[in-house]
Amino acid sequence: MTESELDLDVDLEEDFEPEDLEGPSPVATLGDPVLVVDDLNIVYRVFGGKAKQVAGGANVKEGTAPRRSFLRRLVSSTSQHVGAVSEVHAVRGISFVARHGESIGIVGINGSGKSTLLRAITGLIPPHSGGVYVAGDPALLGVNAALMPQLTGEKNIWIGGLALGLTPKQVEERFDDVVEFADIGDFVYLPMKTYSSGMSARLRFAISSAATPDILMIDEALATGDAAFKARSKARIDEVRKNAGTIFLVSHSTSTIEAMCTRVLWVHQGQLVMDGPTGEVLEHYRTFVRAHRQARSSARAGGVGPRARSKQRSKKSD
Ligand SMILES: Nc1ncnc2c1ncn2[C@@H]1O[C@H](COP(=O)(O)OP(=O)(O)OP(=O)(O)O)[C@@H](O)[C@H]1O
Repeated sequence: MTESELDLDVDLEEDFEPEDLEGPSPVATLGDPVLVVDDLNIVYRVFGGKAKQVAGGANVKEGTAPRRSFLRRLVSSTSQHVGAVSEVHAVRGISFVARHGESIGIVGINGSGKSTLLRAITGLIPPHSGGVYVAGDPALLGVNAALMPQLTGEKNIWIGGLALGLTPKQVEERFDDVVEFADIGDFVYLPMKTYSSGMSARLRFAISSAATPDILMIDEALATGDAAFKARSKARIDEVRKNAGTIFLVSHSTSTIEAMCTRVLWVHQGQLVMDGPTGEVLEHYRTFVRAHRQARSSARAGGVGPRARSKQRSKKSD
């Protein structure tokens, strides 16, 4: 990895004290394969924007739209998609097999493709090429899960529960549990837009984990909440892992990954850099992040940060 590749945005939060998530490290009891990701490529198409190198170094291909005459550009300036079509190659040829009983962490710096990979596995984003083969029903549990802020917590529990495949009877049976787990009390009868961000994150987590999916995908859900909620979430996840099978967890907190996962996938610039036991992969990842931070701070000290570089560029163009 070169110095310039290291000049990316890093957000490695060690936000958990290990005692937040006490308990033995998870041990995988491996069963049958439940998920096969085969040479997966995901490409986002961005319309009307100017292509640029994004954080995390995702590969952006500029100007994939054909060059147009001045007249055409003038005419099309009233249309919705103005300018070039750019492509962001967010996931690049990732392959792996996940088995029943595994708890798999996905790490990588900002913009490396973790969430995209997770969304592709749940079928929210179609592959550009390659494939995702799933035995069972993956459910994505994330703080960004799409609930409706203008509706009450109660209505969102119903919508979310039904969307996760629960029957009306099951939603009714689990309703009180969800409210209790989220610890929102009578706020459940108020619109979600009146909630604090912690309250809505807790409710999202509680709704998503009310079902017991075959594959549970968690995107940063544990990054919110106090120590007690984190401990409750860990217990709930352990339960899901025991009953259901496979868990994927995206988190910037390596200590959370350590406490929850038996295996780690490290994604960088959309590619799978390492796939192996938690301790082994995290050791390399932490070393990478430290080197990365050092490279960034020396670059800043030497005045070659992004702002300084842009000044240098504008001077050159003067
Ligand atoms: N809807 C989208 N349209 C265009 N580009 C996108 C879209 N979503 C993500 N990207 C780009 O794809 C790349 C991977 O993004 P992704 O969100 O998967 O990374 P990540 O590792 O989850 O990042 P973070 O840790 O910051 O959440 C980034 O360059 C991002 O800018």
